[in-house]
Amino acid sequence: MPQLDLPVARTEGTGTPITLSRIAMSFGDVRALAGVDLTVKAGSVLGLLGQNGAGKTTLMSIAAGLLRPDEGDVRVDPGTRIGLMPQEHALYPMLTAEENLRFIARAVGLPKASVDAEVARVLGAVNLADRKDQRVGGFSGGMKRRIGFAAAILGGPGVLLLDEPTVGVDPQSRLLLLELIEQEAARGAGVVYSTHYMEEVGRLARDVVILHEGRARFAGTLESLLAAQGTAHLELRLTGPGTEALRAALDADPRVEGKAEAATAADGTCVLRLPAPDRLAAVQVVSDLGRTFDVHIDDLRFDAPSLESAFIALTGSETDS
Ligand SMILES: Nc1ncnc2c1ncn2[C@@H]1O[C@H](COP(=O)(O)OP(=O)(O)OP(=O)(O)O)[C@@H](O)[C@H]1O
Repeated sequence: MPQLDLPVARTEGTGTPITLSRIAMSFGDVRALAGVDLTVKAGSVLGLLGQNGAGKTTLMSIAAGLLRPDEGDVRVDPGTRIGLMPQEHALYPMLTAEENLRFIARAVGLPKASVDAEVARVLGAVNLADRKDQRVGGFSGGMKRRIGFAAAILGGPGVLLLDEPTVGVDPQSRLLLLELIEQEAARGAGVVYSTHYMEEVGRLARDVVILHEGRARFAGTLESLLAAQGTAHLELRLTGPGTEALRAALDADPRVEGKAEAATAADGTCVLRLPAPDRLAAVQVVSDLGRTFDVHIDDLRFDAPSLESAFIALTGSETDS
């Protein structure tokens, strides 16, 4: 990969290249944001989640300087460049991939001398070097997303704002984009990643902000969000006369934290649910005690707190209106 002399590759200041405080924004009668804080940390990914209409794009647009908020402050470390990948393709369909990128490179102020090498670098990164002379209007949706991402990382911005970058892309392109986002964070960029795909946030993000109706319902680490949802459980479906004795033994066993709950499934089998903060330890206890009693384990599954369950707990199970 060519070494480039780029204007700003990472923030040199506080480690928080951009901070938004108490942001409020309305469009006519619609209150899109009602006092939201957002702190972007250098070298890590912040997952921005929310139902349709929660205010994510509005917040991204304010962070990118495209919209001026009605209230609140946006503080950007001096010298920090911001790369934005908007939800809608901001590309010229009649221009080739390379022409689009060259145009954007100049528009964002990359030094003339570095444009050729930088455009070649980002085209290679998104695996489209061999398509550089084709018009973007003829690209597939996934290729347009990859070019959009290439445009956002031109010049190695200190902050990277990605608004649903993997919508409509195939699994190969999705994996490539996720790897590239990890690389961007690893080189020091502060990344804001807006998406409806929880597993992507689970993979990438250290911090999470969940917006709901223009307010942050949660802001903190992904770890603390999951921890607040309670512990994982092990569910066992059991048959055999020793089921009740096994439950009593599990309750009495010091290795089990808390009580095992018993319920009867529709088919009459017993379902035992026991706290399992350590999965392996829980399986070990069940395996030890299961040998002692006349029971058969028909099925076994873990029920762990997930980002999706946390999201629904915080934003409700209703679809947006
Ligand atoms: N230019 C605009 N004019 C009028 N209303 C707007 C405008 N932009 C956003 N809104 C409204 O502001 C609210 C927040 O919209 P926003 O696009 O920020 O949500 P979002 O979380 O990005 O949604 P999605 O997940 O669907 O992209 C919505 O009610 C939306 O209709």
